[in-house]
Amino acid sequence: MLNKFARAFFTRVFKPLAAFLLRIGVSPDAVTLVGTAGVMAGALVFYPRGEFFWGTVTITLFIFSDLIDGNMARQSGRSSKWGAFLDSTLDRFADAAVFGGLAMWYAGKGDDNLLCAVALFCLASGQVVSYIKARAQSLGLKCEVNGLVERGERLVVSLVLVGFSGLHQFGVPYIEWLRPIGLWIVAVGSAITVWQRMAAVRREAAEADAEAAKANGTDEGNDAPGRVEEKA
Ligand SMILES: CCCCCCCC/C=C\CCCCCCCC(=O)OC[C@H](COP(=O)(O)O[C@@H]1[C@H](O)[C@H](OP(=O)(O)O)[C@@H](O)[C@H](O)[C@H]1O)OC(=O)CCCCCCC/C=C\CCCCCCCC
Ligand SMILES: Nc1ccn([C@@H]2O[C@H](COP(=O)(O)O)[C@@H](O)[C@H]2O)c(=O)n1
Ligand SMILES: [Mg+2]
Ligand SMILES: [Mg+2]
Repeated sequence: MLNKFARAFFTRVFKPLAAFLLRIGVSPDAVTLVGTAGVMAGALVFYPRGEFFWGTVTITLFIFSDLIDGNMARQSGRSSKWGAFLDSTLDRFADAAVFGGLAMWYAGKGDDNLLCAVALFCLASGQVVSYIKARAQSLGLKCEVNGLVERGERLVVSLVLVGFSGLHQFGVPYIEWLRPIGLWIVAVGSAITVWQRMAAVRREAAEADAEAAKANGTDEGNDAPGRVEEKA
């Protein structure tokens, strides 16, 4: 949903910065790489030590590079398959670092096995949400349902709630409760999204198999000779 509604806004906001970076000779790939490194450093240096405010500030400074790189590629007419692949692949590293950093806190000084497991579930389910779409598309399906919690939602919910929970370090009382609330929201939302995307792909796969069977004049479905399948 955020991807649909916020993207146009951020495209306008970041257009001048993207144009400036292109003018001084920075490439979209460099922005993708530096942005990911910054997000990972922010998450893995600060979160395991319980510095949630400064960790989130650092991550937030770098995370917008993910909207700037594509903006630069489109403005310069240099959108490429490699760029799309690099962008999506590095997104997975950045997401893993955010939830991995939180899991490391709970496995260490935060000392909470349940929340460590919830953070690991957020990490894994977020990767699965993205994998479902990528795998469906590699099979020629569309995975037309994006679901409840896409990457934008995962990041906004976790960064806002984890970031504000960090104000506890500066004496704000009770606010540390926002962090587990954020993790539980992302965990439940991601589980629902996995289910929504799998159901959509199941439906699309059944339709595609039925069409292939019809085209081959057989109703053997999955075993129809004309079935296009890619071995994983
Ligand atoms: C005291 C400060 C208070 C500040 C409060 C701020 C509140 C801000 C509230 C809202 C900000 C809204 C920002 C919304 C931006 C969302 C834009 C968006 O949706 O971008 C989507 C984009 C998706 O990336 P890609 O298309 O490049 O990637 C694809 C995606 O990953 C797919 O994944 P899937 O959806 O399938 O899981 C993959 O399938 C595909 O492979 C891949 O290509 O996401 C981004 O570009 C990431 C940018 C997200 C921006 C996060 C903004 C963080 C906002 C707030 C942080 C607030 C911090 C508060 C600090 C508080 C400290 C006290
Ligand atoms: N290094 C890059 C990064 C991105 N692209 C292109 O932008 C698309 C992603 O746009 P975002 O606004 O989500 O960043 C991606 O699919 C590529 O077409 C690129 O070429 N090089
Ligand atoms: Mg990007
Ligand atoms: Mg991206």
